[in-house]
Amino acid sequence: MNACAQTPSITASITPALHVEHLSKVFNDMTALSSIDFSLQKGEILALLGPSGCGKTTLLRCIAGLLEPSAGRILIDGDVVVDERFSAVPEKRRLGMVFQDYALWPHMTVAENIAFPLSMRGMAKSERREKVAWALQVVGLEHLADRSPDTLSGGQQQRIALARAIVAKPRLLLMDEPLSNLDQGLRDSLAIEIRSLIKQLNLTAVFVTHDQHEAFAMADQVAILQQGRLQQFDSAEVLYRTPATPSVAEFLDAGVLLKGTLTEQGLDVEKDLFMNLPFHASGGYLGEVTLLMPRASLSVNPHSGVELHQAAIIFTGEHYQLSGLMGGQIPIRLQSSQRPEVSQSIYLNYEGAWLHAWDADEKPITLMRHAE
Ligand SMILES: Nc1ncnc2c1ncn2[C@@H]1O[C@H](COP(=O)(O)OP(=O)(O)OP(=O)(O)O)[C@@H](O)[C@H]1O
Repeated sequence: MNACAQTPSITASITPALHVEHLSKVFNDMTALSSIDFSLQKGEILALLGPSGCGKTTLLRCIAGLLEPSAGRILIDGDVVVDERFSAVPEKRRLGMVFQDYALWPHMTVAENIAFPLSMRGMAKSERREKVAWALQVVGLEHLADRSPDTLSGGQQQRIALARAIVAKPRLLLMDEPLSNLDQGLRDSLAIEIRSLIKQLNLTAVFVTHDQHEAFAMADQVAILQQGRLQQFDSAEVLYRTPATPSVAEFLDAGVLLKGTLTEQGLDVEKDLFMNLPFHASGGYLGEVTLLMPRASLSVNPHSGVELHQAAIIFTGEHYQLSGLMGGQIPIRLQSSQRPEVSQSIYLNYEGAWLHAWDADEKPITLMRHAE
C-alpha cells in the first residue's frame, strides 16, 4: 500500500432535520419574512421568538405547508417540501401540529381525536388502537381515552393535542403558542414536560412564542425575529450573553443600553452623563456607539463607581431588586442575592470583560483594556 495515499474524508455532513433557505413571504405589499436562513439538527427544539407581528406564525405556517412562501425553499430531512416550483401539501410533509387553542374535535372522544391522523393514512383499526394507547401513555392520560375533550381541563386538552401530534411519529413537531392559553403555574410545568417528552422520543420541534421565559425554558436554539428578519439564531445562553445587535439586547432586556459617543477619555452618554472607560475600541474607532452593560456585569459598591440616584431596594423573596437612575439619568434595575450594603450613596461597578459595543451601523466593536 502506498504510505502516502490520502485517507478518504470521513467528515460527511449531517443532513439537518429542517433547513430553511432564503425564505421570504410578501402579503400584497407587506414583507412578512425577509430572506430567512437557518438549519436545525435532529433532536433539537427551536423557539421562534419575537414581538407581535414579526413573522413567527408566518414562518411556522410556511414550514407546515399552510402558507406558500414568495421565495426560497424548505427541506425536511433533506427532502424539498417547498421551493419556487413545487409545494408538498401539509399531509405529505409528515408533521405533527399543536395549536394554541388545542383544536380538538368536540364530537369525537379523546381516543378518536388521537386516532384521526392514523385513520387519514388508512391504518388498520388494531394498529391504530395500539398506537393511540402508546400516545396516551406517553402523555400520562390513559384513563381519559373515552372522555369528550370538552370535559377536560386546558392542560389535559393540550396534552391530548400533543398525543395526537406525535402519534404518527412525525419528522417535525410544530407548535403555535402551545402554552399561551394556560395559567402560569401550569405553563411552567407543561413546558418542562413537553421538553422532556420531545427529548425522550428524539423528536425535532419548532414552536412559536412571544414569551422569552418559555423560549429559554423549552428550546435548545432560539431564533429572534424582528420585522420579518432573523436577527440571531443561538442558544439562550449565547443570546443573552452576546446579543448580536442592540435591538436583540433591548428585546431580551439583557442589561443597560447606553447610547453615546466614544472619545479617547470614555463614553459621553446622551443626556450629559460622562463615563470614564479604561477601554478603547480595537481599530481605534471613535464616534457614535451603543454600549451594553449586561445586568450580570453590574455590582454595587458603597464607595466608588457610577452613582445610583433615587435608589430603591425591594426584597422579592428570592433576591433583592435594586433600581434607580444611573448617573442620575439612565433607569436601571439589577438583582442581588444579598441586601446591598448602602449608606448614603450607592455606586455601581461593572465588569469590563462583559461589555458589548456596536458602532453607528450596529456593527460589533471589540473593546480592549488600555495598554493592551
Ligand atoms: N394573511 C395575511 N394577509 C396579510 N398580512 C398578513 C397575513 N398574515 C400575516 N400578515 C402580516 O404579516 C406580519 C407577520 O404576521 P405574523 O402573524 O407572522 O406575526 P407574529 O410574529 O406571529 O405575530 P403575533 O405574535 O401577534 O401572532 C404582520 O404584519 C401581519 O399583519
